[in-house]
Amino acid sequence: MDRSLSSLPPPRRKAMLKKNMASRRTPQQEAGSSTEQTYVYKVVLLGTTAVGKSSLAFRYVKNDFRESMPTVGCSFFTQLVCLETTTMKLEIWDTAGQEKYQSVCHLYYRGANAALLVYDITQKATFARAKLWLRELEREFLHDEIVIVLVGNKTDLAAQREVPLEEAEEFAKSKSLIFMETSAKSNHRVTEVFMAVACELLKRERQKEPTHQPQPWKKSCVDLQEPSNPAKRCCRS
Ligand SMILES: Nc1nc2c(ncn2[C@@H]2O[C@H](COP(=O)(O)OP(=O)(O)OP(=O)(O)O)[C@@H](O)[C@H]2O)c(=O)[nH]1
Repeated sequence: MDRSLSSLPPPRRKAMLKKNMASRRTPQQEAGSSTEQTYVYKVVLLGTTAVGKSSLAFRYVKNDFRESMPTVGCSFFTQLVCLETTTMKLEIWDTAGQEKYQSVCHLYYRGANAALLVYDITQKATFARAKLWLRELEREFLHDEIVIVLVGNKTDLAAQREVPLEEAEEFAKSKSLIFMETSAKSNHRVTEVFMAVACELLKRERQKEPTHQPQPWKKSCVDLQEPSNPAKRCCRS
């Protein structure tokens, strides 16, 4: 979002933002030449350095885990997800968590449709930082303009846990956030996080349609309790 919009009163700001926030439609859609719908969404990963943002993105897109170097500026991934007749292209922006990049971070989440606020369950300070990220997003976006997921990563290190599951759950509930714990290393619920984002984005998209009819959502959305099997659920780009 243009930072200058922050000073506008909410109704005005909302109108200005509508243009920015609407998911982009593909040429097929613009021309109305296809019954299939394709949407492009910007999904940004935010969080302190070393919480595992790059590892989550890498696990989701490449289904792999590597020891990674700190991100410089921002990395970029894309992933196609198919839900019913809709194809969604997720543009995943993996921001650098190091303090020295914080002053430019707002440039990366500008125009985002979804944000993953990632913390490390073994580092309490990273949870506190995720809460600060939320405050920043609350200042930049109106409530229904962005899907926000609180992600507690590194569940494979549960023995060193510093952030209780219940505390994070409570916080997420109080702020109406989607909440999940993951492990990029052991591939625990990584796909589910991104699928939850995709389902929520599509649900909101459908609600925006003027002729919206209730959809059988349960058929298209994944059961988030099931173990990961990305290949069964979505198209890989
Ligand atoms: N045990 C464990 N280690 C992880 C997990 N995810 C990431 N790591 C490790 O944590 C370290 C940091 O991971 P990154 O993915 O680079 O973290 P980041 O948040 O992208 O860091 P910045 O780029 O500096 O913002 C690396 O050594 C990873 O291997 C996980 O789920 N479990």
